Amino acid sequence: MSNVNRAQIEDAVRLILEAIGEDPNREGLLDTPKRVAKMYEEVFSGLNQDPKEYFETVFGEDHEELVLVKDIQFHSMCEHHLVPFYGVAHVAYIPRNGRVTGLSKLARAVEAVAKRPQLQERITSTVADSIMEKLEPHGVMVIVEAEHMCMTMRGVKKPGAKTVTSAVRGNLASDAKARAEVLSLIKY
Ligand SMILES: Nc1nc2c(ncn2[C@@H]2O[C@H](COP(=O)(O)OP(=O)(O)OP(=O)(O)O)[C@@H](O)[C@H]2O)c(=O)[nH]1
Ligand SMILES: [Zn+2]
Repeated sequence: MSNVNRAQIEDAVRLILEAIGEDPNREGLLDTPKRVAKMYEEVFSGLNQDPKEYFETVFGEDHEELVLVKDIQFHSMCEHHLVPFYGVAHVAYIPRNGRVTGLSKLARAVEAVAKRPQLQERITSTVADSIMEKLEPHGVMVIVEAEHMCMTMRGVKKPGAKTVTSAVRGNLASDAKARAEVLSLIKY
């Protein structure tokens, strides 16, 4: 179930097309407001999702060592310009008390958080904090590496510039050796 008001987006897109001096009634643009509304519903669908809900189910597996899912591709929309930023997230945690989650749930949490108007820093810390809260692990580390279209196609125009953010919690924050293991497995 989506809370997106497609008709309102369609009206807004028609207004933007007019405002840039286009004719929203020319053939090629006739269905554009509808397409944009459908696209926004999809790319902002994470607004209805709580990343923590993916960590409700845990397996009682006695593994208190590192779990890392790396190279999770994501796309998001920068909240300042509403243009995409995209890249990969690496999510690592060290389970405690048998609270091991399904691997896909780590990627689902990244998806849910990315599909909103976002900042890269907030994606990074929200994923880390959701895992900390629900799985109560020894530690968590999330690294996000992304290219921002607002720095590529406009403004400062620096294609290829990558932004890297990290959020580190628990023993991965306090134990440099454990943190180095994660970084070496991600190959930083
Ligand atoms: N911290 C952070 N900044 C971001 C992110 N995405 C975009 N930005 C930045 O948000 C800033 C917005 O700056 P403003 O000065 O308000 O807007 P602007 O005039 O369009 O800025 P320029 O991009 O420098 O032309 C820019 O520096 C963007 O690079 C993000 O995920 N995190
Ligand atoms: Zn931006």
